[in-house]
Amino acid sequence: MVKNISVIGTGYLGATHAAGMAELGFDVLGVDVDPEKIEKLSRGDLPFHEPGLPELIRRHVDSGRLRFTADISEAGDWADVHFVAVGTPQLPGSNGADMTFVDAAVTDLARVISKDSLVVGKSTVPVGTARRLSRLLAEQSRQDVDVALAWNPEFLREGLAVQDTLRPDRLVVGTERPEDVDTLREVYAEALGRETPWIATDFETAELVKVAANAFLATKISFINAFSEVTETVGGDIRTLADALGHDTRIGRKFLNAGVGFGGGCLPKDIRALQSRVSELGLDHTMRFLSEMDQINLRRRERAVTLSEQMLGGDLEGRRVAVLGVTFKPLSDDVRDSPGLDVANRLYVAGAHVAVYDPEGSANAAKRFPRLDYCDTLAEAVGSADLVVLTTEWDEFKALTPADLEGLVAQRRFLDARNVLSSAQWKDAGWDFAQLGRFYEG
Ligand SMILES: NC(=O)c1ccc[n+]([C@@H]2O[C@H](COP(=O)([O-])OP(=O)(O)OC[C@H]3O[C@@H](n4cnc5c(N)ncnc54)[C@H](O)[C@@H]3O)[C@@H](O)[C@H]2O)c1
Ligand SMILES: O=c1ccn([C@@H]2O[C@H](COP(=O)(O)OP(=O)(O)O[C@H]3O[C@H](CO)[C@@H](O)[C@H](O)[C@H]3O)[C@@H](O)[C@H]2O)c(=O)[nH]1
Repeated sequence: MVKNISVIGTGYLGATHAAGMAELGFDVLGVDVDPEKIEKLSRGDLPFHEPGLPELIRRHVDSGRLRFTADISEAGDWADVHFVAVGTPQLPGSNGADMTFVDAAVTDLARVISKDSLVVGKSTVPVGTARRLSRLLAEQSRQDVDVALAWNPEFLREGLAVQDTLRPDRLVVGTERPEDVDTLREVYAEALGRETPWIATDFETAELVKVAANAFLATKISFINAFSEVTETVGGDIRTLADALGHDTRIGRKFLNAGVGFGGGCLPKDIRALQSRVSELGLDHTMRFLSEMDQINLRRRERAVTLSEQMLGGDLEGRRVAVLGVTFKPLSDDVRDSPGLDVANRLYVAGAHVAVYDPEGSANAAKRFPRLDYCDTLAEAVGSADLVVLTTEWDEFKALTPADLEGLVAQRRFLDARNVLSSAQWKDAGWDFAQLGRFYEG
């Protein structure tokens, strides 16, 4: 019977998963090598922004059902199931995923496990990893305990992580033994009771479902953004095009929002890692289209900068630009590979004075690009601006009207790089207004 669960790695994924498991009624131990994170989580504080998660963590820390430690050996003789949720970031100077954290976590577990248990990988990994780690676990763990590996990829979205954890669209588990499927059915019994689709398969399929899903989502976004390049040249309305496409139920409207493109700690690095992995397998050509998707995506950031420059008469030097939004998406403080932050930095490098406002992301952004001018309020950021650029569609930016900025900006110039405002409203109020995906008259 599964009673105690450990979660190795308590970042965006692991902290959410740990709290989710506690909510399902298990006793949970979160383990991380970062003592600062552990100290905060142990107090019931969240080291990052995720709606609904602080309440969940605090409740279960207070009840004693959820604990955190920096000492993985505490999990060894205690947990029945160990989830591995450590990072797999892009390797510097290569497209491949850095597997050192996953390898270290599984090696550490093998060293400390002293009771029969199941190790379950949740991190996003190159296909073939689970089979390799299963061997590693068998070789390095004690011979008198029964330890096996399973792979259970995670599909949660930041900003919606709690609901995605508690009510997933589907559950995928890759195993080598039928009894490990039963163990995972027990862990996810509540979701299964709600008839959540359950896919029990082999390691390779489980690993590939994850990267295929992200590759598909990235492709959908780049697909509409490729059409943005066309409508920017010949005219046409990219939003109407997306709506009309989306009515075809075979296509669907989701992930067809044209703008400055995708970023974050997942989509960009996952499509690169997939290309790298298939190359290793001698299938270089198979995923070559993903390189094109990556390029289309990165060109959107460049376009936001060149359009800003065009709007400012061809020169950014000394001009004051307000950038609204530096997180890679709303409802998160995550600035990993953020299009908005990248655009802000490029504007700065081109000579502009860049004032940034983001409801949650400034502290993380300032660690990466300390020389941007981070403001506490939107009014402060847009004060005396020659151009305002909206790069992340936070609700408060989506609700902006020309009247809100009247009297604050130096020049009425606005670039909506997420396509969320009404162009007619801003143009009627006398603004020089542009959107990515639309022809700009100048
Ligand atoms: N963030 C998401 O929304 C999301 C969703 C699905 C899947 N994933 C995947 O989950 C994995 C984790 O992503 P993340 O965004 O949570 O990363 P993260 O960087 O926020 O968290 C990773 C954590 O692992 C810890 N860690 C590293 N090595 C460790 C070790 N040996 N033992 C214990 N802890 C260790 C780090 O200190 C860090 O706190 C990645 O593979 C990612 O692709 C992430
Ligand atoms: O129509 C759209 C939809 C999204 N985006 C951008 O795409 C990026 C990724 O968005 P989203 O997928 O919502 O965020 P993540 O939290 O990174 O989630 C993705 O990556 C996770 C980690 O692998 C997976 O678990 C999720 O299923 C997958 O959606 C963000 O920069 C968005 O602004 C667009 O530009 N247009």
